[in-house]
Amino acid sequence: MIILVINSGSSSLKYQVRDSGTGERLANGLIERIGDSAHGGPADHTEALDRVTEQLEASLQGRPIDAVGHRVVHGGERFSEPVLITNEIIRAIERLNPLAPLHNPANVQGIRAIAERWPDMPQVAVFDTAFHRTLPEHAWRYAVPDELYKKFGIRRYGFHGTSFEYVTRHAAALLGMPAEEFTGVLAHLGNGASVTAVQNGRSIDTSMGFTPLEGLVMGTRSGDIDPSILLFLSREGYSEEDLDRLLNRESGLKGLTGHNDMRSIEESSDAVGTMALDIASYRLAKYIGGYHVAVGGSQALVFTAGIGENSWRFRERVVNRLAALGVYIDDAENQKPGGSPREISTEESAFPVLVVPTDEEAAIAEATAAVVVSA
Ligand SMILES: Nc1ncnc2c1ncn2[C@@H]1O[C@H](COP(=O)(O)OP(=O)(O)O)[C@@H](O)[C@H]1O
Ligand SMILES: CC(=O)OP(=O)(O)O
Ligand SMILES: [Mg+2]
Repeated sequence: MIILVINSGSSSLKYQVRDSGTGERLANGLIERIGDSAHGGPADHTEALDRVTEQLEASLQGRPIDAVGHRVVHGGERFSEPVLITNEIIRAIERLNPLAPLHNPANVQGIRAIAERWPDMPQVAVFDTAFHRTLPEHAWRYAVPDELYKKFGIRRYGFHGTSFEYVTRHAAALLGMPAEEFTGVLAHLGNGASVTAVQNGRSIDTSMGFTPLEGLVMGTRSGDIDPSILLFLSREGYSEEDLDRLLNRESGLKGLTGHNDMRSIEESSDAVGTMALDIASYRLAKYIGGYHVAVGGSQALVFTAGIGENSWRFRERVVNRLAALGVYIDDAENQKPGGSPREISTEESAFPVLVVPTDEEAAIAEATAAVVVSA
C-alpha cells in the first residue's frame, strides 16, 4: 500500500510517501521555518501545504496513493488509537483546536486539503496523545477541583507520543531487549520539546500537559511558569489573545534571544544565547532527574528530534548537569554526526545515554496501513 504521510509540526511540515508493504520510503520532503520568511520559510501552514503539493507532483510522477496518514497532535480523551477520518472525526479534532493552537488547526487544514484534492482518499489520524493514555492518575491529574476535569477535561494529556513510542522501540532494540522491558527517560527536543518517563515500555509521566505548552523551554513556548503570572498580566490589561501569543509564540528561546531556531542561537553564541541555553538545559536536567526517580531508576537516557539528534552542544550541556546521577558523556562519540541509533556515554556512565533518531512518518505510515486494511 502506498501511503502519503503528513506531519505538521509547529515550525515544520514534513511529508513522506512510503510503501507500507516493504517499509520503503519513496519520496520525502521537509518545509522548515514556517512563519520565518526572513530565512526563506513560508508565511504559514497553508503556504507550506502549497509547497508540498508542488513538490509531490514532481516526486510522485503519476504514481497513485492508496491512503493518507496525518499526525494529529491533540486527541483529547476520546482518541487512544489511530482512526479512519470521517467528517464527524474532523469536527471532533476541530473541537480540540483550542487545546493545541499551534498544531490542530494546521492538522485539520491538511486533512481538508487532501479531501478536496482526492475526495475518496482514505485518511487516517494518528494522535500524539495516544501513547500517554497509560499515565497513572497521580501523574495525569492536576491538583484542582474535580469539576474542572469533569466539565472541561482539564488533565495532563501529553504529546509527541508517536515519536516516544517509536523511539522506545528503537532504544530497546539498541540495548538488545524487547520494548516491554525498556525503562528510561526520553527527551524529544524539537521546536516543541517534551520529556517522557517510560517504565516497562509504557509512558508513566510526561512534561507536556493539558496543551503542548507545559514543561520544557521550547522554541517559542515558555514551558512551566507560575500561573499567577497570567492572572497578574490579565489584571495589567493583557487580553486572552495577548497571553496566548505571548506564551505560545513569543516566549521560550525566541523570547529570550529573538530566535526560535537552535542553529541560529548556536551560530551567534553571545551572552544572551548562552544564558538561554543554560536556562533550557537546566530545566531539562531537572526533569530528567525527576523522571529517573519516577521510573524507579532509568536504564537509559535517550535524545531525539531536531535538537536532540543534531545538536551535540545542547546534549553536552544537559548531560554535564547530570553528574549527580553518575551519567557521563563521551565527547568524541557525542560529537560524531550520525543518522542511526547510537550510544554517546562513557563506559563509567551509570546508564547509557543514547541518540535515537525519531521517525514519526514511518510510525504513522505503519499505523495508517493497519487502520485502512482493517476498515
Ligand atoms: N544541525 C543542527 N544543529 C542544531 N540544531 C538543529 C540542527 N538541525 C535542526 N536543529 C534544530 O531542531 C529544531 C527543529 O526540530 P524539529 O524536530 O524538526 O521541530 P518540529 O517538528 O517541532 O517543528 C530547530 O530548533 C532546529 O534549529
Ligand atoms: C506537540 C508539539 O509540540 O509538536 P512539535 O514539536 O512538532 O511542535
Ligand atoms: Mg516535531
